[in-house]
Amino acid sequence: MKTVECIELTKQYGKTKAINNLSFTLSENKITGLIGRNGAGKTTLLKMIAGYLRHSSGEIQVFGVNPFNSLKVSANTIFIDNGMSFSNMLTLLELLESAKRFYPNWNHDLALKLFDYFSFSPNLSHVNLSKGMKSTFNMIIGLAARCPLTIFDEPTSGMDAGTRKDFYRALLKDYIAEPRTIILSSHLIDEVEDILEEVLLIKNGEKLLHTPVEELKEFAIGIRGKTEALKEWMEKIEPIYIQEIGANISYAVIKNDRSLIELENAKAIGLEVVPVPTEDICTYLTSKTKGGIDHVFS
Ligand SMILES: Nc1ncnc2c1ncn2[C@@H]1O[C@H](COP(=O)(O)OP(=O)(O)OP(=O)(O)O)[C@@H](O)[C@H]1O
Repeated sequence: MKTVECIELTKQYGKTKAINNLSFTLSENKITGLIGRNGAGKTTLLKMIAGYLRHSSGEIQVFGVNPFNSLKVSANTIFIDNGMSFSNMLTLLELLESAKRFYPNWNHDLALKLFDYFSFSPNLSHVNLSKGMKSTFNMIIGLAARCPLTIFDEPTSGMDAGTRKDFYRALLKDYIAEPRTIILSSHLIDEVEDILEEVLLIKNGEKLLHTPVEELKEFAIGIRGKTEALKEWMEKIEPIYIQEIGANISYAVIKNDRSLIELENAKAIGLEVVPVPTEDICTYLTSKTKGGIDHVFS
């Protein structure tokens, strides 16, 4: 069953198209990574899915209805970001207690265990937490709520490396125990790729790719070698990224759709065919130019 369906979805702020003609479907009970650079439109898209923002044109359906101001969507969705604020009149423990009333699937045992594991002081209030601790507390709310649609917008911002790892592990374990539709936005795919089932990669509000993670890993290959030989071999191939990396040595990233014979020809003229890490594939695909930051200095 589809949880989210967008057809030619567009969101404009004045003249800026934050989301531009985006079409995709998210099926039930999957973990999807929404990946894009700063300003790609991740938060705007997630807020439309959660029903906080009205779209400008196209169509969006969540649980089969337009999410904007929908009771059905708000009752089944939790949106976690680092802008969440809570009452200062309540302690952290009281906030967990009060969450029980809001979320019908709330797992209080899980909330208390995570609260204890991350060594929160029960009597503190949310406003007194550090940035990373706020993100960690918000994450506990997001997991324990066990909403059918759980949205995390940049959930690990401010968390240290160990806490980030713990968060992703907790997310995966709880998802296995209680499958639901989870959308996780991030700039970085490397730390989330192991838990994602599929990736929606966006740039300037447009869809670049929506694919299972396993296919993204195989999406591109790197070709390295003498600049002249590389240029000649690539004559008819459009690179995703190309850069001179040393004296007369260049490196290109291309779509992984070349025949075995073509790759053998490359090797025969001294070029090396190398795998490209998933993180780099996303970086190159979302880069402003095919030569990256070096372009500015050339
Ligand atoms: N309220 C607003 N008014 C005008 N423009 C906005 C508004 N909110 C976002 N934008 C613009 O929409 C585009 C997408 O912004 P958005 O916050 O959705 O991106 P993002 O991918 O979440 O970015 P980041 O990773 O930096 O948080 C940007 O160009 C941004 O400047």
